Amino acid sequence: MREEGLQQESEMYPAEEQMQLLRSKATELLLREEWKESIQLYSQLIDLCQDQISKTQQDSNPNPYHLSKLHKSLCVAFSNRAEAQSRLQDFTEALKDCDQALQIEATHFKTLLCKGKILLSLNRYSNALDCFKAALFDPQGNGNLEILNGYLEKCKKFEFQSRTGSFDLSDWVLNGFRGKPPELAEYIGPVQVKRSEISGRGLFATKNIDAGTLVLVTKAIAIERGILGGQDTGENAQLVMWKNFIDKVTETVTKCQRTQLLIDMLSAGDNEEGLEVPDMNFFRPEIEKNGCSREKLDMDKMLSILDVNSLVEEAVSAKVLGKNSDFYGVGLWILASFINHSCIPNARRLHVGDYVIVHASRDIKAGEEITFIYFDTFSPLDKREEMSKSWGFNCKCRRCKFEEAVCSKQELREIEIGLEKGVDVGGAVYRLEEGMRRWAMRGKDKGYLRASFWTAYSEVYGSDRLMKRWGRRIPAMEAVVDSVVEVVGSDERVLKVVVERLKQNGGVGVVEFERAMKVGRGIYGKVVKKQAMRTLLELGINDQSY
Ligand SMILES: C[S@@+](CC[C@H](N)C(=O)[O-])C[C@H]1O[C@@H](n2cnc3c(N)ncnc32)[C@H](O)[C@@H]1O
Repeated sequence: MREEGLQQESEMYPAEEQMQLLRSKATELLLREEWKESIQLYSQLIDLCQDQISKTQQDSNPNPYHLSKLHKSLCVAFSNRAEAQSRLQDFTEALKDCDQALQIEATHFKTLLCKGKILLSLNRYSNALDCFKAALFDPQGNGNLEILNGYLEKCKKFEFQSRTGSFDLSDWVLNGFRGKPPELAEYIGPVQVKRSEISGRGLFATKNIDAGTLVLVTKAIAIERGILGGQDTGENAQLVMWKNFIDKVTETVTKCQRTQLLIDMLSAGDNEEGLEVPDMNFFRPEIEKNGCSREKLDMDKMLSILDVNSLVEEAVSAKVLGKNSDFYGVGLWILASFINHSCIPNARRLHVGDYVIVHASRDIKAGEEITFIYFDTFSPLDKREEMSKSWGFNCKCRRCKFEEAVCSKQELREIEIGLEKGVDVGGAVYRLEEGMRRWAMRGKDKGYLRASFWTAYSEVYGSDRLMKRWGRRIPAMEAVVDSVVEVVGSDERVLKVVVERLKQNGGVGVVEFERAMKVGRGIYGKVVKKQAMRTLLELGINDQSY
């Protein structure tokens, strides 16, 4: 109503006055953060300006001063409409308006700042950097140099991170995780989505990747956190969280077509073999997508996609940095959704704020599939089969196949049943080691079984009493740790045993310290320097959840 009134009011005035009126009203709305309303008025102002420009250009002797004033008004109107559109997260329209404004005035400070901020939030760092650098040339920017320099620094840091994969969270860790978790750049390492022998598509290394090296860093499309463990501990809290999460994903999909296209690529659980293998450029934010419009994602399909691909922050396969409460989150991270499960994984995930960082938990060879665990694999085959079933698949990794073959051994079953019944764990570990010797098992196979019975091993290595009794009859802790880490990668529970032993020895021993650092790198990746890694190792050992 108010806009209609204004239009009628403005039509009574000559064009010049109408423009002045629209300009001041639109600016007022912009300052009041009434984005939608200001967009309407700026649209009217843009039409009027364009109309006046074409009329003036048709004059036989156009006044250059008048024409330049009109162009200036048009540039500012496009720029302000872009600002309002970006506040409503309509980045596509906002970028179009920025480009219109910049065609009129290539170094228009406000527009370059607005465009740079949009590109930064779309993770197009080098394009954003170009905008901020160009803005330095506009004398209008002098009063805003501090803001501009802030963006320039942030952009340079993100551009470097996304190009090199070098992330350093040491300061945050050493500061006791105070303040908000750091913002991180999107990073895609030497990986590629390809057809997988495990199921459907998977993520593969295109180069050799050392343990601890980052594979990818990506922000959640949506994440929902709730405090579980308070009064409302049951299913109710989980259901509310799940519903809120679905609402958040739906809202993001409605606002951003690129996100919809990305989600649409994910597996809904069935017929994975028939799914398309996306080109890696599809995931690179800096490569503009031609907005090919697909049909709206239907809700049933989206629910299945979320069911298959959502990750829980607190899963045993993950590590959450900086967590200081009982927060428990569920989220969707696109590229990480292409990673299949294996009980002999070579990667792990680390959660920092809304980001997931996936890194190699042991050395990965070029061409190898990258896998992490969906559920706890430090347990015997039958437990893993149950967990795999609840995920809707049947794991057929090398370790599962091997254990399937040996689980027919009566002795192995007896050891497992004995442990469940609470027999002497030292005796059970001794029997298992003896059995593996008699069955002439190779190194890797030994590592598989040791991982499956890790709870028993760690109890023995962690107890003076048991070590006195069994220590000389079972292999040294270090040999068992190395064989387990070699096949299933690093894990907190292994680290805990290693660090505890290191502490018992007064923290001395270069080899022991290096072993602890190696296992730590496998868990946390190369995101911190040595001093901060020591802090993480300390935190890990004090973690009561293991
Ligand atoms: C997050 S998706 C992984 C990517 C998926 N393969 C694709 O093509 O998009 C999870 C789904 O992959 C399949 N999957 C993952 N790990 C598997 C495994 N070890 N064995 C069999 N299927 C697996 C299951 O269908 C599971 O529901």
